[in-house]
Amino acid sequence: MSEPARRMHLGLTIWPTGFHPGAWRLPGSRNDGNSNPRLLQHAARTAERGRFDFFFIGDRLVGLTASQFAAPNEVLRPEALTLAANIAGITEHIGLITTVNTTYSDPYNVARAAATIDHLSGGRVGLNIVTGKNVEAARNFGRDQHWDNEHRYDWATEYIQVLQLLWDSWEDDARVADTVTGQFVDPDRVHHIDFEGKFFSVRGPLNVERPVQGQIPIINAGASERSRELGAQYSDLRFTNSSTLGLDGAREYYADLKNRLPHYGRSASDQLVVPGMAVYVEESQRAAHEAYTTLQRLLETSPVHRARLSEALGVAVTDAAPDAPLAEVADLAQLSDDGRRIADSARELYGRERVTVAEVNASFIRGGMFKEVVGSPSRVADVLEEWFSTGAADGFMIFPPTVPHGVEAFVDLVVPELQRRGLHHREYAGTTLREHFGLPRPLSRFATTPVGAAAVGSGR
Ligand SMILES: Cc1cc2nc3c(=O)[nH]c(=O)nc-3n(C[C@H](O)[C@H](O)[C@H](O)COP(=O)(O)O)c2cc1C
Repeated sequence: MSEPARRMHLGLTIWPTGFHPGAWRLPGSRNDGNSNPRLLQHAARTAERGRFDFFFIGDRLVGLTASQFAAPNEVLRPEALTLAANIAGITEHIGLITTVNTTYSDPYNVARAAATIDHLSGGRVGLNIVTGKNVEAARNFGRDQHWDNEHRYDWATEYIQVLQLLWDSWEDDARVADTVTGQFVDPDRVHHIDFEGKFFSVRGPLNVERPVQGQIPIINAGASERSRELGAQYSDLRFTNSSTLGLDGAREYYADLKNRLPHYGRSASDQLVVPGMAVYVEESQRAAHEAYTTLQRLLETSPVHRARLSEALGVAVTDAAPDAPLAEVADLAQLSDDGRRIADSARELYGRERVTVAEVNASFIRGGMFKEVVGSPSRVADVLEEWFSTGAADGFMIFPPTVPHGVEAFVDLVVPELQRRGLHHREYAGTTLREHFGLPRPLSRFATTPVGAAAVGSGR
C-alpha cells in the first residue's frame, strides 16, 4: 500500500486590527476588532470554510498604549481562553489554539479552563504555551521583575507536567452513572495526582472530566534554546518565526527542531513545524503589489528605523529623501550581502525594479517578524508549496494583513489553488484537533488497562 500523501497543516490567526499596523485605517476595515465578537467569529468561520486545521488566538498580559503606532494590536487584549470558548460555540470542525502564559498563571485553573473548552468544542482545543516576553507584565502580578529565561522555562516544564497529570486524573469511564445503585462515579477511576515539584504542589483530581481528546495538544512558540527544548519534549506543534530566515535558514531551523525529538523518545513526525507567513493575496499579481504598496504607505517609521536600515544595507541612507529611489542615493555595488537581500526582497514585494528608500525601509521593518508573500493565488501557492515540499515546514500559520478582507482573500483565492494541487484537504477527516494533527487519542496514564497504553506527552 502506498503512503498517504503528506498534507499541509494550515492555521489562521488574526490580529484584530489587522496584521499590518496600518490595516485598520483602510476603508472597509475595522478598528474595534479587539472587542467585536462578530469579527473574530467571522474570521474563524471563514477559516473553517477553508478547512484550516486550526484558528489561533495569541495573547498578551499587558496593554501597551505606547505601541499604538507600531503595533496597534498590542493596545487592547481581551483574554484568549474566553475568546476560544466563544469561538467553540459558533464553529463545528476547526481546531482552536489558545495561548496561555505560564509565567503568570496557575496550572490547576488553566487545566480546568482548557478541559472545559475541550468539552464545549467537542475536542477541538489546543494550548499554546508561552513564557512571556513583556517585562511590564510582572507589575500586573505583584512582581518587581520578569523572571529570567531559565526560571521561566523551569517553571513552564513543571507546569505542563501538572496540566497533563490533571487531564489524566479522571479515567475515561470514571463517571459510571448507575441509575440502579445511585453510584455516580467510580472512585477507583478518579485519581489524586499528588504532584510535588520545585514550584507546584497539586493534589488533584481535576473537577472536570477527562478532556474529549484525552490529552489536549500542546503547542509552543518562542525564540530561545530553552523554548526549542521545551517544544521537543512536549509540543505537538511548534509555531515559529523561522520564515524570516529565508528558505535555507528555515530548513536548518526545521531540521534542528526535528533532530531534538529522539532525545525525548519521539520521532520527527511527532512535532509539526509551522512558520508564520504574512500573505498579501489578490486576484492578480499587480493588484496584490498595489494592495501591499497602499498598506506600506501607512506604516509609521522613525529615524531609528532608518539607522537600522543603513546598518543592514552597509550604506548610509539616514538623510536620503523618502521618495528617492534607492539606486539613486546608494551605490548598489557597495551593499552588504544582507543589503542586497533586503533590496531584492523589496523589489519582489513591491513588484518593480524602482523602489524608494521609504519603501525599502518599510519592507525591511515588516519582514522582521514573519516572511511576507505578495502575489496572485498561484504565486502564493508556489511559495507555500516550495517551503512545504523542501523541508522547511509542515504547514503555515497564515497572517492576513487586513481583516476581514485578508482572511476572505486567502480562503477564496489561495485555498482552492492548494486543494487543486493536492496539498490541502477538501474536507475534515476527523472531528478533534488531535485528529487534524494526525495524533491518536492516548489512554490515561492512570488507566489500569495495560495493553496498548500510550505514553502521555506526545501521545504517540
Ligand atoms: C512565533 C512566535 C509567536 C509568539 N506568540 C506569543 C503570544 O501570542 N503571546 C506571548 O505572550 N508571547 C508570544 N511569543 C513569545 C514567546 O512565546 C516567548 O514567551 C518569548 O519569546 C520569551 O521566550 P523566549 O526567550 O523563548 O523567546 C511568541 C514567540 C514567537 C517566536
